[in-house]
Amino acid sequence: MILTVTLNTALDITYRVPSLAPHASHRVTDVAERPGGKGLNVARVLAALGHDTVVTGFAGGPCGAVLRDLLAPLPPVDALVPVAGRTRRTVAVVDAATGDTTQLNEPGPAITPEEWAAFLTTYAELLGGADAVALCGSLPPGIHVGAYAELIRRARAAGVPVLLDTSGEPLRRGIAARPDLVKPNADELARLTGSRDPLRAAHDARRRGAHTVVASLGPDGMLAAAPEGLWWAAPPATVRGNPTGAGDSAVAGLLSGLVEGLPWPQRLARAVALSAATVLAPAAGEFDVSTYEDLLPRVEVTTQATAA
Ligand SMILES: O=P(O)(O)OC[C@@]1(O)O[C@H](CO)[C@@H](O)[C@@H]1O
Repeated sequence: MILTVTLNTALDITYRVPSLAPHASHRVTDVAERPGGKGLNVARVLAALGHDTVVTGFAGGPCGAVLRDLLAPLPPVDALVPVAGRTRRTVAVVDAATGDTTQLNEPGPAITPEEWAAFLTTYAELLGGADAVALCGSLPPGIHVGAYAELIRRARAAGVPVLLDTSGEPLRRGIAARPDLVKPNADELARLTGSRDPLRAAHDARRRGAHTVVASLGPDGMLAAAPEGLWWAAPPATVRGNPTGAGDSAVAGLLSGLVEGLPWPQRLARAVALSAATVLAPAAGEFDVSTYEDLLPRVEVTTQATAA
């Protein structure tokens, strides 16, 4: 079983408007609602790849109830911890004229020390049956900034490989707790290390404690810096669409590859193909299996000469 943790789950709302303009009023032509937050997207993609998945984190209030209702018929098993606060909404506005997406993320509910303690109990129980765990997304108010570092230490103590996908200070502290894998995007990596050169920044992130770093570089694909070597994987062509959730699909590709023991070039190719297929799908965290299968053999993976 693969466990994903989303401390700040969200009811993801996608609006489509003919053309988005500041200061204007807009008629929304399509509305989609999905159970979201990064770890939930990761779990849905993992399930589509045939892996047993369990999702945990927090859910509460009216949006939390809708989220759990939407999650109920889907394969990921719901092990979310109830909270008194209200699960947030995130809104992605897709401009039909340009295809661009504007994202608005609410902060999320305040979590109490008692709710955090209840979560830690659930997490310890779930780790007992997990082959790998992914820690995904922002922290809700009330959760201490070193929370991911704490969860990484617990996963390592339980012998469960752990992947971290977050940003800012939680990423910086999390890396120092020595996760097996981190998957920052170019901006997150630059903020962490001060370097916009992905290769240099990935080496720096490894020196800070990450065993392996996979940087997602948008249209330039992905770079993996691992103890075994360095690889670069590029999509067959630039894909245009809704990038929301593309990074989560990449995480699912990397985690499934880890659990299946795939060699790094295949893991990266899977992550890049899933990510591109997600950009091409209209809603976050969704992909068309035949688009993915078509892209996969066309991802180009090159080995870089220098070992990481
Ligand atoms: O605020 P966070 O936790 O960083 O990101 C939340 C979020 O924007 O990320 C996903 C796409 O990756 C969406 O499903 C979700 O709403």
